[in-house]
Amino acid sequence: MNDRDRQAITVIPPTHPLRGRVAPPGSKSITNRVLLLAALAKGTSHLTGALKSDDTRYMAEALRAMGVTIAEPDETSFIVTGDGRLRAPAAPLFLGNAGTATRFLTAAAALVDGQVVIDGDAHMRKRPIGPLLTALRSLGIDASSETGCPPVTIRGTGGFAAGRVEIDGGLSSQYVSALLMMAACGSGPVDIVLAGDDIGARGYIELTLAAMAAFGARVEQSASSWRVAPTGYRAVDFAIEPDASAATYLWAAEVLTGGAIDLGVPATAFTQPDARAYELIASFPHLPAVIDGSQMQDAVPTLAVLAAFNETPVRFTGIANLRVKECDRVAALAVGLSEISPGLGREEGDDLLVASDPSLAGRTLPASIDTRADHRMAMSFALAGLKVHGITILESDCVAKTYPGYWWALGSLGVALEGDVPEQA
Ligand SMILES: O=C(O)C1=C[C@@H](OP(=O)(O)O)[C@@H](O)[C@H](O)C1
Ligand SMILES: C=C(OP(=O)(O)O)C(=O)O
Repeated sequence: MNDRDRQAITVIPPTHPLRGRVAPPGSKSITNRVLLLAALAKGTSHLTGALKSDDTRYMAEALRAMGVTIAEPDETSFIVTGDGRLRAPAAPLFLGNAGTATRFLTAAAALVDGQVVIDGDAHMRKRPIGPLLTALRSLGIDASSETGCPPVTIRGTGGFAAGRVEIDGGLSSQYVSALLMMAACGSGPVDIVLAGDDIGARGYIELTLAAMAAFGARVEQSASSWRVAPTGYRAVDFAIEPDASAATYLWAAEVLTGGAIDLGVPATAFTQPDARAYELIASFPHLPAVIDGSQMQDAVPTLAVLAAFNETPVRFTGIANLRVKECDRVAALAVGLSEISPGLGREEGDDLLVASDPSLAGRTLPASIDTRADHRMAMSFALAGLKVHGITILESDCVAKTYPGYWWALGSLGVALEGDVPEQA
């Protein structure tokens, strides 16, 4: 069996609208921010509502390897005890394909007195980190990588001088978030200044600033720079909101089947960028002709699969950096959609054009979706399986990156799944 054909799940279109209650897991973005901030604080922080998935496990394991005590009293909590310092780990930190953990820890490693090597899986080894390393070097930190991607080596001296750092966040806003979070642990104020293209999703910077403020940081913000005071962090108790990107699959499943799924939280309660997708999803089958995905990037795969069943075609713009996520999502979406029906998805430059064909619903169109081990490909193409017979998701276990319970969530709503469906824990 070809590796990508493993763990195949075929989704059987339900004959009824999906109804029921499914709570999405905790936010990946917030969990990995507050795990790091709690680890950098002196004292014990209780984090509740957390996501437990591959990405957050890699973060927690890496922090443990740097001397932080992290207890896990239940399925959604972490108790983090730090002494305000991170120590050099005995071995390289392996972070899978967790972009947040990799970028945030690369900057935080500059606070360590000693060497930290940060590595990831084959996918992560293709995801650029050069701009962050250049920014760290400008602060006098020895940070290098042979390829501009992980593995990276940081040789810290336990701190860094105050100063001004320019960062190009065009490829990833995570570089800016990473610098912001480590900057509060310097010996003086740090000015972080945006260089080059604007950041894709500004909302992730807001998320970072909100988490930092909760842990006692002080940041002055202007249009394209931030001044971070050297406050360090204080331990706090923090309740993590549910994951907005995970919520998009449930919102889409609801409108695709004309059902009613109670997420236990209103769309307006989310502070994460992908919650902006709610209004668009609610407008189905009248999605607009052009969707700028730049401020809700992780929701684009959900919206693109939804667009296939829209009444009119949809062009997705502002999504160039989807090419450097877990896979090249612009290409993967175009190929996957066209696997269902030739020409359904097409690339034009960095835009994605979805042809849209409501008459696809109810037809049998056997398609094996190559997820490229990308959780968002698996979760979004499963939505096509709610409407079309014959949709098979390959490497379906990749959902463990951010939503390990995804297949059970669909099952609990009455969706029949065939193939390598994991047993519920
Ligand atoms: O800061 C964050 O938590 C994230 C930022 C976004 O990535 P980029 O900043 O790389 O676009 C997003 O795609 C990712 O899933 C989470
Ligand atoms: C891009 C994503 O993740 P990350 O960058 O955190 O690996 C994602 O979850 O869609």
